[in-house]
Amino acid sequence: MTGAPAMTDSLLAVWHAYRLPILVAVSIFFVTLRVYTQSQSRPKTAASSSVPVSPRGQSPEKSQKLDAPAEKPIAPQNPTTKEIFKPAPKSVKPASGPKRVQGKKKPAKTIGGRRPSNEDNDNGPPVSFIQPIVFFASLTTTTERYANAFFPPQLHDISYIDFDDFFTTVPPSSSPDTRYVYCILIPTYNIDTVLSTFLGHLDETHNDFRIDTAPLANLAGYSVFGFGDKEEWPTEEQGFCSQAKEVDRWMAKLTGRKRVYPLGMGDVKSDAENALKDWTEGLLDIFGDILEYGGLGEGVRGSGDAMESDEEDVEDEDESQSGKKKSSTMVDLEDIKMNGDSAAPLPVDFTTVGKAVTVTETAKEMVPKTSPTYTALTKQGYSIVGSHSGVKICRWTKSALRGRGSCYKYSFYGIKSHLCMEATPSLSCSNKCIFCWRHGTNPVGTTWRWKVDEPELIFNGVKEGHYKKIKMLRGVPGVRAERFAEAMRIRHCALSLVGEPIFYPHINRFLEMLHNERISSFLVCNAQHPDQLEALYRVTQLYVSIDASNRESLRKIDRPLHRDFWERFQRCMDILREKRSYQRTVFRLTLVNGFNVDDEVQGYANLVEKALPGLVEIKGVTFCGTSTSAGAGLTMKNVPFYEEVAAFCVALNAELERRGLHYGIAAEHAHSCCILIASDRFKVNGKWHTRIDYQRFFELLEREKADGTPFIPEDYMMETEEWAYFGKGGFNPDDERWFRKNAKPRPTHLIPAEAQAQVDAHVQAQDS
Ligand SMILES: Cc1cc2nc3c(=O)[nH]c(=O)nc-3n(C[C@H](O)[C@H](O)[C@H](O)COP(=O)(O)O)c2cc1C
Ligand code: SF4
Repeated sequence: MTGAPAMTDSLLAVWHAYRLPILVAVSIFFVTLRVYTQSQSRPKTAASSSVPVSPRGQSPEKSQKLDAPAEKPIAPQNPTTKEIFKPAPKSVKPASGPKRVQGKKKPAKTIGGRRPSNEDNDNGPPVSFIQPIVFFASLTTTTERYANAFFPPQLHDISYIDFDDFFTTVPPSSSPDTRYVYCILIPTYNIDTVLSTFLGHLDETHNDFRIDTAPLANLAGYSVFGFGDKEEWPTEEQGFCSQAKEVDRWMAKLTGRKRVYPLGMGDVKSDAENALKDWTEGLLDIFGDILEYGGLGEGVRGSGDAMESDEEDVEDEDESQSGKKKSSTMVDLEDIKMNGDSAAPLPVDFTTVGKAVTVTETAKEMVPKTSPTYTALTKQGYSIVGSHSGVKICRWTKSALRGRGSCYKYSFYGIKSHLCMEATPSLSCSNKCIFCWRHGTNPVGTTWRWKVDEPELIFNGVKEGHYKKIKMLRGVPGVRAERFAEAMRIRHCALSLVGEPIFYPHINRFLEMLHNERISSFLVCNAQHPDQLEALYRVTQLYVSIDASNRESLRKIDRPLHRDFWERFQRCMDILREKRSYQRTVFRLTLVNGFNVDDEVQGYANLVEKALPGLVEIKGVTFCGTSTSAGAGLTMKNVPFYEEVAAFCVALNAELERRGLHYGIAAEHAHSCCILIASDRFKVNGKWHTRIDYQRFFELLEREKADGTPFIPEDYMMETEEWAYFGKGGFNPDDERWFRKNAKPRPTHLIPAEAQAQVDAHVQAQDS
């Protein structure tokens, strides 16, 4: 290779090795230029900086350079440019004197039920400029090399700074509206080094009674990145990056929980560069948010304590919706473009069996902003999108972000909870299930009589709401940087939050939008809308809630609004049977002791025989303690023990076997009291294949769209992990099992011995 090609190759190599720092440098240059030109016309001039410089290696020229625009604050410029850099402030050391330290802990997590904004920030004036300060420590130069490659020249070496200048108090900022973000890069050493001294200082500062416990609360925030060696210290329990974790913990205390971005960790022998790159990019992205909101990640209201919410339902009529006039005109179903591009929203009655639908002329909003429903839902952590859709972060998403495990859908189908969005395009439902843990304000109705939002609005709105909430979790202790970065690309959508997704007239267009972005779809419906079920396009997995096995218990449990609820239910069974040839279909059973368990095995087996679902998920009800459930007489006694759920599955499975139906107990997730019975369609060479190959699903879907080649569920199944098999618990060994503090175990002596014996016998037979 000679001349030009060789040169191109080396240039390419340089580009690949250094593209991030180059990009950062170039953007700094352009933004600085832009600000400089703007500052010419701006009356305001930057005050001088007070950031004490690192004394390390300060030649006269160097210290001169440090006074020059190196570390530049970032400020919002216009709605599209989130950050700009303003000319660097001059360095002034804080006046020496007796140690007098002040700082305020951040107050309430939310203000008036909303996220704090710039105006709410009582740690000083609103943030207009962010100035990152980068610290590092390095004994054998690895961290230093990375720091130099990734960040602007002015870095602070922890070995050379006076800790009091930065870590006992925050250096005064250059102007009242400039705030610092500390970015700390450190290795870990299990021997005595400057890092031990540094950690000792943080500990002392926090525990010094003369100093506020959060003396660094005036920072806009901080984030830590650790370097470690996984070859020698393979896991965090064995010490991988343990000192970075400690620094992160102390900084959380000293700043009053102002972690702007999750702790990043990189293995110097493998992924350090990529991990640091992701962390840096994430950090830059988040600066814009700090400027916009002033507040930092402190968790999402309502996201932490909720039970797994994908089985929620709605209850009680929203007052504002009741008693509406129904002036209407009748139109043919064909005229309603379920998949067309109808320009105006059509308020229609989609729930009446038959071909006729109702169009109202003056439809109102289902959940107006001023309604009690809106207030109640947002209080519970929902983001309301448009006038009838919602999105919420489930507790498993948060758990997965912290490496503490995903929901049962990971064990059964390979869904990672931090990549999953839980949403619904219809907050309204036509049942009032007794175990629904909504608090009595959700809209219900047998007909869609509200204004219909366009699917584009809903799709963009739920994504935006989801990402916003994920971003707010960045400061939650234990959130892992790499999972946080992954979570910024939604891969799955569980259309099961609350309400009835197929109630939404444009559900098919909405599904298409999900699939076009390669977001898989799990859609749960309540077997009350056969017409819509029939018209539904392909989804990745289609669920029907089977809350009881006969008319009487279904009436008691679901309290359906349709008078012909049982007929509707039966019709849905027939439709499901037809769909099973090309669609993954699932029965979802929620067991409630005293309501739908005793003597119902035969009834459920009848339903399975009728609809032949590919999969049957069986779950114990979660006690929600709402007035509705109490009113229906539900107590903890109605919540089955896991062993009881397992015994029920064993019995149902035996009954299916007796009838010559080919099913087996495939998997379990004991943690959420959930078991999966699967059809032998999902068994290959004696191994269960209940997982989904999502990549394959989208390839097949795209091919089908292009040339009409059909496909079946077996075409995109994947092998189930052995740890998920029934009897193995179903907890991913790569995650850290986390038990809630103060969680009282239920007294095990109450577990029926018979149930336990049945399960043990089944597991033994399966293993042998
Ligand atoms: C004596 C010694 C102790 C170490 N202890 C740990 C440790 O406990 N955990 C860890 O993840 N890495 C440990 N490491 C690995 C270093 O953190 C890693 O090599 C790092 O890149 C060093 O960064 P530096 O070159 O910037 O000092 C240790 C390395 C040495 C030499
Ligand atoms: S499927 Fe998604 S939304 Fe449902 S519990 Fe699991 S992670 Fe949460």
